[in-house]
Amino acid sequence: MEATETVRDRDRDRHRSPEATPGVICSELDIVYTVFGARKKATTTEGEQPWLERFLRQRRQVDTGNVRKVHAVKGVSFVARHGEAVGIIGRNGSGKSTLLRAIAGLIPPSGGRAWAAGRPALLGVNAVLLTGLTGSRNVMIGGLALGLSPREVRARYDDIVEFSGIGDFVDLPMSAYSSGMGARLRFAISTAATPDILMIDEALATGDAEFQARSRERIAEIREQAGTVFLVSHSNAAIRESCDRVLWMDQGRLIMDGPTEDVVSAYEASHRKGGR
Ligand SMILES: Nc1ncnc2c1ncn2[C@@H]1O[C@H](COP(=O)(O)OP(=O)(O)OP(=O)(O)O)[C@@H](O)[C@H]1O
Repeated sequence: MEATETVRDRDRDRHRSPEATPGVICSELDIVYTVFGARKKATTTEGEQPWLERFLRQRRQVDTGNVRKVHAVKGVSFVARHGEAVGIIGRNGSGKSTLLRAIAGLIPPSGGRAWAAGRPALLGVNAVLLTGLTGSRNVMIGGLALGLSPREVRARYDDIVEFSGIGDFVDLPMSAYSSGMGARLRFAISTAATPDILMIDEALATGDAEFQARSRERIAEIREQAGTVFLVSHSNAAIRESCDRVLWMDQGRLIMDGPTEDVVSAYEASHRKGGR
């Protein structure tokens, strides 16, 4: 037992060392959202179709300059290596989810670059599976989206459903699930393929204590297989438990990047001072 742990520790240290292969590289990454403001009351022509109305309203907003830019991520640079579990913390609206979505390739950079080795699996409690379809159909869709073949999804189907713990609910539409059940199924689907890069957005805070413990075990397994894990959470306890490095985002900027305890303590101290 002790020998196994020593080997495992050594392996993990190798992954974390500066020589370990990078899993994700962000270089001067900028993300700017364009928002069509709705402050000006649109003048609509009576009898317009809703889609036409929407189209004309957007045209008017662009024409009148009623468009806002939100600079959500500003010049963020870091390298995350295989085997690292990286926490991302920061107050509401600081750009954490946007950063993950950009790394997952879901939002094009407005400036700089985000590069990921392998296919990132983004797991967010808001990730959109098709809630009108049954859990069972969503297992298939999610598995295919992760790059598994239909045969591979079928081979893993029972494990996914068992891990999710949703039982017979798998035959009901996801719209009938509690938010915890939905989050558990998403976690089970997203981790079914042992992704190279696993990104978890607040999911751990959602399940019950038993599911959280199983999720942590699964994260540890993925790390041991040299994947890179990102965890966005407002739970400092979850970050402390699962991560060995933390990025602190504030107003779109990366203001601190270092060992978990250093960064989380500094973040907590900033709250005490009533700061960021
Ligand atoms: N789709 C979008 N369109 C326009 N602006 C957006 C969009 N998504 C996020 N934003 C804005 O980008 C900024 C960063 O948002 P983001 O969701 O990344 O922050 P966060 O740190 O994950 O917040 P939270 O902790 O509340 O989840 C915020 O100002 C937000 O209003």
